[in-house]
Amino acid sequence: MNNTILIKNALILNLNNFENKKQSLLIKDDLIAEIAETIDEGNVDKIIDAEGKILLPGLINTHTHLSMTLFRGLADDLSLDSWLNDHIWPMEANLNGDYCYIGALLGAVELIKSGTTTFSDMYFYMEDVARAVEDAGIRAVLSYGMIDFGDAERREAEIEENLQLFKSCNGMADGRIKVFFGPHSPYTASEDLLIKVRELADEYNMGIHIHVSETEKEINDSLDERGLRPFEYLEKIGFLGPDVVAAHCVWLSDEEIEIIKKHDVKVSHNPCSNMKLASGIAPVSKLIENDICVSIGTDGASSNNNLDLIEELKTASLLQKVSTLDPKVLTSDEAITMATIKGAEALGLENEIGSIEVGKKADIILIDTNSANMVPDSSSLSSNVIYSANGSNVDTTICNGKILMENKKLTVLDEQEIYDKARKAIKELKEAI
Ligand SMILES: C[C@H]1O[C@@H](n2cnc3c(N)ncnc32)[C@H](O)[C@@H]1O
Ligand SMILES: [Zn+2]
Repeated sequence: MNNTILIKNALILNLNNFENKKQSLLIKDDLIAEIAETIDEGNVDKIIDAEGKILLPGLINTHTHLSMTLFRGLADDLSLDSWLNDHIWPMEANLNGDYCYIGALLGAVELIKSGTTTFSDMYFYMEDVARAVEDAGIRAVLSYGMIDFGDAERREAEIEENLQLFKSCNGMADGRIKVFFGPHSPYTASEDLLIKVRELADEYNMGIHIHVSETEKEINDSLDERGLRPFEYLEKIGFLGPDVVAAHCVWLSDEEIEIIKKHDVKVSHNPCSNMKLASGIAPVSKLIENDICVSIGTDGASSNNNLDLIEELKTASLLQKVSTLDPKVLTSDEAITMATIKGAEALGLENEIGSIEVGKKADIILIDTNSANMVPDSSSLSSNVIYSANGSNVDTTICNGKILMENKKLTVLDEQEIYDKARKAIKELKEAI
């Protein structure tokens, strides 16, 4: 039994669609089955008329902590160090699986509404996050945030927890969930933990998700402790490889950029979080010039304070322009690739998602250009999406061939119920402090 959806009259944002031709796209079950000027409407189960709408791949957020959506607006205007130590970690001490489930569902509502269909997460109670992903219908790469602070017993338990997550959730939800290792960072995970993770990642063919070189303090502490900058240290212990997604990468020497390139490490750029925590500006245009794979992430909603990837891309683009004083860097076309094919490559999913091609998964969004902030049409589709739009212009979201939002109405999740439960959860968590 095939489930077929025909989307017609769509302006497909393929970077080679210079003429802005309207096209039709046929979805069969979970896959893109056909793309053509016209497709027979006879036998399809559902027709979506995308007149005036831009069609693009579902966006990919390569670094977030979805359950932290509960902590939105909890602690603003702080440095990373104080934000984590004085506010976030004390709140996280009282988390449980139910709180993480509702936080992840709240995040999923926001992702679906703003056009993200895949996210890469690092957090706790990840089996509950997996449940939220399954219920929401989205796609995810999940990792457990391993922190051992050099304690050998804790190291074993943390690794066991992440391996257990792999065994119970990898391939779950019709293959929409993939599991990575999530050593939190080189300052919270010991050398022994990182070395063990490298061995196990090779053995199980799992990717690795880690925070690296986010603040100047991290660099200075690393130099004080080991005489090496973070990427120099990670290279020395044999940790780096093409399966490593490093979030932030703000403070990089030219030698470290060489190291990243040599090992084909994937960079996840998180400009809003880096600006809000005053961490700094990642040298993204230099990384791109060096052919390094740079994708985009929001980080958690608690340091952003939203999960709107279109807003994140605009910020990324403008921030590079102002930091290099060159308006030509990080164009809207480049920005689009960061949230699509580069994101897919970072997660090892480039054969499944990240572009609109026959045979790929039907992860598709439509953006309605008949909106005050998108009229008249820009010189290119990518310009209209990156510079003029924001997440609330997303009109339809489809993941794995299933419609999760149509005409701005969620079809699977009950958003009001989730908002109510999330408000109750954060109230309880604040009372527990
Ligand atoms: C998985 C762990 O990562 C923490 N976390 C969330 N955001 C950041 C960030 N920008 N830098 C470092 N750690 C972070 C979470 O609060 C959790 O403790
Ligand atoms: Zn983070």
